[in-house]
Amino acid sequence: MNSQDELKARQAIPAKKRVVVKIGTSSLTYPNGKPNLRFFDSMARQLMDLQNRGYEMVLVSSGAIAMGMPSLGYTTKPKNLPEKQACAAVGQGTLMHLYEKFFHEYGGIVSQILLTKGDALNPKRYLYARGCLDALLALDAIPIVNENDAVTADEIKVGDNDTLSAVVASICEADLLIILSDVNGLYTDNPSANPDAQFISYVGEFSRKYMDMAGGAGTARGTGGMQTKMKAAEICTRSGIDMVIANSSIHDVLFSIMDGEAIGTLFQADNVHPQMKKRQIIIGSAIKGRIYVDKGCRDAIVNNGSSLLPVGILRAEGNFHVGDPVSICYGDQEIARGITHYDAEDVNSIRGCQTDDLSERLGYEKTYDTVVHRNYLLVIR
Ligand SMILES: Nc1ncnc2c1ncn2[C@@H]1O[C@H](COP(=O)(O)OP(=O)(O)O)[C@@H](O)[C@H]1O
Ligand SMILES: N[C@@H](CCC(=O)OP(=O)(O)O)C(=O)O
Repeated sequence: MNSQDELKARQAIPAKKRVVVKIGTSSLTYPNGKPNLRFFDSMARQLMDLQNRGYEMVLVSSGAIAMGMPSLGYTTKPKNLPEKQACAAVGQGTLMHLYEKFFHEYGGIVSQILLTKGDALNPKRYLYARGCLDALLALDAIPIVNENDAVTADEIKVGDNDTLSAVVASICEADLLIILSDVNGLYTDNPSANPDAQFISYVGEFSRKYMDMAGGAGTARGTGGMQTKMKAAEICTRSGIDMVIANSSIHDVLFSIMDGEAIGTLFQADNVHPQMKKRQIIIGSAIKGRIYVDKGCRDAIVNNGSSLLPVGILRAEGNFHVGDPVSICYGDQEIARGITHYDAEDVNSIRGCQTDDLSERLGYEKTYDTVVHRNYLLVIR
């Protein structure tokens, strides 16, 4: 370890709970484009064992385009979009088939989530993605996330899975993101081009200078190289999430990282108040309406960190819809902001209502017991 700060940060890793692991194409495939089955097996074994130990594991996996290429007769990545999409459409199935097979061996359940940029930017879709990830983790299924390459083009794509993994880590409020690649971590310069490049094991405070050290992809199979990994580091550290970049070829690399060993480059998260993670979503969007609550509800939210339940609601104002940011008010005071699970019209029809009566009052099967869940609620006063 290089410093006391690094030692402290590494020692804190075993106590983390929710961990996102990102695997790049360069690790999943051999240079000839065929799948590295030994690596698939090793990942399934490590992820399942960590889940058995009590960690909540999310996998962000690249590889759809590369997996689809051989079946469609490509030896190099096609340049035009529809052909790339066709490879992804074929390869995503192959990828999931392989994961299913290997995870099954270790008693795991896998699930597929395909996202696009819109899912991270649109509060409603963000909410649905978060809800699904939470549900899968609570049910001990491993979410395997990729970009929905088959139906997206550049303008609606995150574009690379390093950034996508940081977005996923932020959506599910992970404690740690591990990016596995074909390189040991961050060097002062691209080590495949500059033999004098120095390895950096710990970044205590992320800044632009690390962006400037990063170069592009090492192989034709990779996307973005170290540049996109630094973009991911920026998103993570600002969102209060630690990040490690490590070499996927190290034996039992995930176990070593989770045991706090000095493997790869560790980017220490900024000291972000937990509420700040929500603040980015909630404060960043324009408020679409107001929900007025009674004193009991106000006290539960402000003093006990409770969710907003229909029973404490007096009325809703404004024309807001599911997923919109709303202001929660007691009298003329704004006490909190949050993302609503119900439209304004529905909130008015269920105000004062007990949880058991919600479906009857709504006239349809209730989607949530809460109008604003505490995970999406930021207390202001
Ligand atoms: N400063 C740097 N430090 C480490 N690797 C770098 C740096 N700049 C560029 N790279 C390149 O980034 C590559 C890893 O990214 P990439 O090829 O996209 O792989 P993956 O498919 O795992 O995401 C390394 O193999 C290396 O060639
Ligand atoms: N979504 C694409 C991968 C994009 C990407 O960032 O690739 P990589 O640099 O290998 O992590 C796919 O599944 O082929």
